[in-house]
Amino acid sequence: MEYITAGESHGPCLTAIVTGVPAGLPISEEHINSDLARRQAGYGRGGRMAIEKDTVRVTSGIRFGRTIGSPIALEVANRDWENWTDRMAAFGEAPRDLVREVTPRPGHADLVGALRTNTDDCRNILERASARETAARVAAAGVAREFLAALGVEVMSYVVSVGDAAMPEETMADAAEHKPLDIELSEMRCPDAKATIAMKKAIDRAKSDGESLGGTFRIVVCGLAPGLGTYATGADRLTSRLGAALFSIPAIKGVEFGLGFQAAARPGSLVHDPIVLADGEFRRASNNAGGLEGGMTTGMPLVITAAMKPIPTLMTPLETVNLDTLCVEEASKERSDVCAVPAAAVVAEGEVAFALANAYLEAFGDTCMADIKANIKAYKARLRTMGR
Ligand SMILES: Cc1cc2nc3c(=O)[nH]c(=O)nc-3n(C[C@H](O)[C@H](O)[C@H](O)COP(=O)(O)O)c2cc1C
Ligand SMILES: C=C(O[C@@H]1CC(C(=O)O)=C[C@@H](OP(=O)(O)O)[C@H]1O)C(=O)O
Repeated sequence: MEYITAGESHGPCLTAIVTGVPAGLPISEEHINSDLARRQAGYGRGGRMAIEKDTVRVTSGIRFGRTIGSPIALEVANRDWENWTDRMAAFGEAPRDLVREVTPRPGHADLVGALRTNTDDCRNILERASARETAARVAAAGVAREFLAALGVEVMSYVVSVGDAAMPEETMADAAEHKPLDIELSEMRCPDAKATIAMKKAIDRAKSDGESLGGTFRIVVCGLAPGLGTYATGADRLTSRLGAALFSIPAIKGVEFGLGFQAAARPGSLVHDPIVLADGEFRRASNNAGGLEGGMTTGMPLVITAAMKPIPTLMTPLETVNLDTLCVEEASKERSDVCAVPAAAVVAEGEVAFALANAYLEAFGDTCMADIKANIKAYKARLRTMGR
């Protein structure tokens, strides 16, 4: 299953095309719209979110609520487009009074993108580098999420820290215990009430200081079959594929599986998860590995923590160099989020869902849901015989 997106932040719409989707998969428009709404929410978002109300329009690949095995095309409209029709027109002359973006923001794609593509207007870069594109990804990932849900796999996320405000340390077992609803009810998408207050305060402080914040979030996936992915080729290890999926999200700068960096400071006996046999199933006494061993799922919950850097656009800007005058100036300041960690977590759920959906498709077939489900049933039955 693959997706591609197109669309600029202030163009008419974002488009996603998903290919390789098996036939017979139920898709709910409400589920996709609910993910789109979750991505828009979260304390710290900027003025743009008051303009947009993302919903999906499906123009191919789904009939009467089920996939038919053809490419699925999805669209999310940009409501802000009506304010940009002159500045973002596909054809015709640029307006005489067009203001070019010539003061690139450190930390955004502006400068390097302008150098790479030989433009003197960073808008050509920032329109696509903008994380507005992640709305299309979340719509596309809705298909992968429905696929996993049909197989009893649930993907969720929550915010662990914002700036230096953090939830108390958790074990990987605790991490899998959070309830999605509790998380969605919190404006920070954090299950810890005290930490939520501290995070919101940190965001308020950053906003009044003209600053921005990043943070960390955790993805938890339950219901996975063991043995997804492979140990055989480096690029196909599920660990590599999940890492690449998460690093594809703008502003993600770190990814940890299970204990992650903490494992490096512990002796082996305090890291590796003892193997136990319970009710004819191979299980683990703990889950420090976060559900991955040898590039494959262990069958325990997948637990991944990712770090997001602070938002690059600052209302008290850093220095930059004006591309016209080559003089030192303040970087552009435009409408912006102060913190988008809760939103990034929802995008990450989608990226993880895609990587996992592909691991299922390659292990169990990719043409229709009935065959895939039958193959999984046979696989699970075989695993049970190995545990007897
Ligand atoms: C959901 C989300 C929202 C974001 N919102 C903003 C924003 O409002 N302003 C901004 O400057 N950067 C924002 N970013 C971060 C930039 O998109 C990102 O830093 C930029 O594309 C450069 O990519 P890099 O950080 O991977 O180098 C956001 C990122 C995400 C994931
Ligand atoms: C539009 C979204 O995020 C945008 C990501 C973004 C950036 O530079 O990455 C800049 C802001 O856009 P604008 O310049 O229009 O205010 C954010 O609002 C979104 O997430 O839907």
